[in-house]
Amino acid sequence: MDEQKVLSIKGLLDDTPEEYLSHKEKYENSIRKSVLFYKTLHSTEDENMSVDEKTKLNFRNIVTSAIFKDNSPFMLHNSMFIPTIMGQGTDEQREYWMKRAKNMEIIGTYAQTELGHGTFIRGLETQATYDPDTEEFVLHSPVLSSYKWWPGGLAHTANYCIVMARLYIKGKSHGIHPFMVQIRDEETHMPLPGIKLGEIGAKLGFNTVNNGFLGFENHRISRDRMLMKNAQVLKDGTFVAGSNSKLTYGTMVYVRVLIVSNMANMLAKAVTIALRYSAIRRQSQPKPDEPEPQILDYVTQQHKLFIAIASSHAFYMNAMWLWEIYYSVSLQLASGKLDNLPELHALACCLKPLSTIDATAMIEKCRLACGGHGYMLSANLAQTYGLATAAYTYEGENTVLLLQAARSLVKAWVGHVKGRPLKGTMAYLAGDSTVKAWDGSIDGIIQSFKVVAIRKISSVVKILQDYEKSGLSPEDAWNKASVFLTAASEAHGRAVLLSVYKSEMDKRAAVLSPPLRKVLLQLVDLYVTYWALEKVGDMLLYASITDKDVDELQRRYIELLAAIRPNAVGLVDAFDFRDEILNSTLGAYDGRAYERLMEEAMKSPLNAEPVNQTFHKYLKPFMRGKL
Ligand SMILES: CCCCC/C=C\C/C=C\C/C=C\C=C\C(=O)SCCNC(=O)CCNC(=O)[C@H](O)C(C)(C)COP(=O)(O)OP(=O)(O)OC[C@H]1O[C@@H](n2cnc3c(N)ncnc32)[C@H](O)[C@@H]1OP(=O)(O)O
Ligand SMILES: Cc1cc2nc3c(=O)[nH]c(=O)nc-3n(C[C@H](O)[C@H](O)[C@H](O)COP(=O)(O)OP(=O)(O)OC[C@H]3O[C@@H](n4cnc5c(N)ncnc54)[C@H](O)[C@@H]3O)c2cc1C
Repeated sequence: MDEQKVLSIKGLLDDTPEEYLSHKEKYENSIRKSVLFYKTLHSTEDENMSVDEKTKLNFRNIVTSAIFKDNSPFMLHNSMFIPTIMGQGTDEQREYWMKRAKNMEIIGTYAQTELGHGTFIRGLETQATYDPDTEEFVLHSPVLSSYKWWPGGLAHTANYCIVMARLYIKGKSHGIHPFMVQIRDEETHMPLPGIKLGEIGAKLGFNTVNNGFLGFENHRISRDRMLMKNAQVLKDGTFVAGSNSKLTYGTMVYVRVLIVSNMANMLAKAVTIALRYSAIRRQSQPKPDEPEPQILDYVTQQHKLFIAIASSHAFYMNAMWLWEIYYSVSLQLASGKLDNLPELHALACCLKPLSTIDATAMIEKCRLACGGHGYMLSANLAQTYGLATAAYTYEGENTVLLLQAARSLVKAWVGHVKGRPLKGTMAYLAGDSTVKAWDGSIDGIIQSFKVVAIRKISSVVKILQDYEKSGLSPEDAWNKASVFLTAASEAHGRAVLLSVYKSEMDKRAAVLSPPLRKVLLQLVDLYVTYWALEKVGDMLLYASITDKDVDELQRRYIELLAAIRPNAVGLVDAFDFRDEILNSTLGAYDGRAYERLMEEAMKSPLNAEPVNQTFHKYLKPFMRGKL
C-alpha cells in the first residue's frame, strides 16, 4: 500500500477539524472517509495479500490515525468480525462469509457484551433457542440487561453481526456460542423485524466507532447461522460439544495480542509529537547570559519522554514474539492439540493489561510534557489518550485479565511444589528464588525481576492456603487475596516484558550497524534501569539490592538519559509517521508548531466573525443592566 497514494486522495483529510463537528457529523464524516479509504485499499490491493493482512498492516497505521483522530466505524469489521468467521466458522461458512466480508459486500461487528455483563461471559443473557421443527434458532433478549451494548459499528453501520448468545436446546443451556445474524436489510438498511438497534451515546473517545445497542424480540435465524467449527447443533437438535468450550473465546485472545502491538503504535505516535515539540519549544533561562534552552534539555523532560520511546520498542518486540506463539498455538488448535492454549491465554492476560496500563500512563505523560499546547485537541494527544485508555477496558478489563493470569500462575506454582514440571514462559518459576548479591548488570536486573515474580507468586499461594486453612472457601480466599494476586501477575508480566525485549534485541543486535546497535541497546538499558527504580521496593525486599546499589542505579539512569539525548529526535523520526498520520499541530516534521497552532485556531467557527451574535443578544443588555 502506497501511503502517499492513500493520503493524497481528495477528501480523506479534513478541511474542518473534527473537533468542530457535531456528534452526528463526526460519524457521518467518518463513514465518508472510511468508504474512500476502503475503495483505495481494494483498488490498490496486491492480489497476494489478504485483505486481513493488508488491513492489519495498513489499516492501523493510516485509517485510524491519518483520516481519523478516532477509530473507524469499520474497526470491528476487521478486528473481530472477520477473525471470528476465520476462527469459529466451518470451512463452508468461512468460504461463504469471508468472501462477502473481505469484499465489503457486508459490514459486520462482534456483539458479545451486554448492558448487564461484559466481563462475565458465562453470565450473558441473550438467548438462542433451537427450534427443531423449523431448524431455526430463536434469538431473544429477555430483559433490558440482556441487550447487547457497546459493539462498535453496531448502531448504524453494520448490517451483520456475530452475536455471542446462550444456546438452549429443549430447555437445557449449552453455554455461549457465536451466531451470524443479519441485523439490517441489505437494500434499505432498515433493522430487520424483531431487531432493535441504536447508538449508546457520546463517550470519552471512540466517538466515531458507532458503538451501539441491540435487542432481539424472538428473531429467527436458520440453523446454518451458528458458527459451528467448535461445537455443532444437528438438525434434530442434538448438541455436539467442542473439544474445549473456551475455543469459543479465541477471537478475544487474538485481539488481546493485537492490542499489544497497537499500544506500541499509539505510544510511538504520542512520544513523536511530544518529543518533537520538546525540541522546538524553548522556555526559561537557567543561565542568565544564555538563550532559553530547548525544553528537551531539561532532564525532567527527558525522564518523562525517553521511557516512552523504549516502551514502544519493548511492546513491539513483545508483540512480535507473542504473535509467533499465537500462530503456532493456532496451528496446534487446528490439529486438535490444546495443551498450549492456557499458556497463550495467560500470556495475553498479562501483556494486554501491562501494555495498556503503561501506554495509557505514558501517553498522558507525553501530553503533560507539552504544557498548555498539549491540552489542545489540535495536538492530538488527548484523542490518542482516549483511544489507548479504552484498551484498558475492552477485550477484557485489565484487573480481570490479571486475575486470569494469576489463576494460571497459582496452578503452575502449586503443581511445581508437587513436582510437576513447569514449561514455557513459566519455567523460570522453578529457578533460584534468592539473589545472592545484587548484580547491577542488565541481565542481573532482569533475573531480579524473575525472583520478585517467584517470591510474589509463592507468597500469594501461601496467603491463599492460610486463608483456606482458616476456614475460608476457595472463592472467598481468592477474593481476599486478589490484590496480591494481581500484583503477582504484574510481576510475572514485568519479567516477561523485560526479558523478551532484551532477548529479542540481542537477536537483532548482530545485524545492526554499530552506531544503531549502541543506541537501541541504550534504550534497553534505560527500560530495565527505569523499571528497577520504579520497582525499587520489590528490589529491596526480594532482590538484595542495597541503598548504595540504588544510588548507583540512579546515577546510571541519569547518564543513560544524557547518552540518549543526542539521538532522541532521530529515534522518534525513525518511527516514520507522516504528518497526516500524526495529525498534530505540535508534532509536524517541520517543527512549525506555533504557525500550525494559529492556523488551527483560525479554523474555529467562532473566529469566522469578530463579534459573536450573543454580544447584542445577551452581553450588551446585561452589561447595560437591561436584562
Ligand atoms: C487502531 C485500530 C486497529 C487495532 C486495534 C486493536 C484492537 C482493537 C480491536 C477491538 C477493540 C474494540 C472493541 C472491543 C471489543 C470487545 O471488548 S469484545 C468483548 C471482550 N470481552 C471480554 O474480553 C470479556 C472478558 N472476560 C473473559 O474473558 C472471561 O469471562 C473470563 C476469563 C474473565 C472469566 O470467565 P470465566 O468463565 O468466569 O472463567 P474462569 O475464571 O472460570 O476460567 C475458566 C477457564 O477458562 C479459561 N479461559 C478463560 N478465557 C479463556 C480464553 N480466552 N482462552 C482460553 N482459555 C480461557 C481459564 O483459563 C480457565 O481455565 P482453568 O479452569 O483455569 O483451566
Ligand atoms: C471503547 C470500548 C469499545 C468496546 N467495544 C466492544 C465491542 O465491539 N464488542 C463487545 O462485545 N464489547 C465491547 N466493549 C465492551 C468491553 O468488552 C467491556 O466493557 C469489558 O469487557 C468490561 O466489561 P464491563 O464493561 O461489564 O465491566 P465490569 O466487568 O462490570 O467491570 C467493572 C469493574 O468490576 C471489576 N470486576 C468485574 N469482574 C471482576 C472479577 N471477577 N474480579 C474482580 N473484579 C471484577 C472490574 O475489574 C472493574 O473494575 C467495548 C468497551 C469499550 C470501553
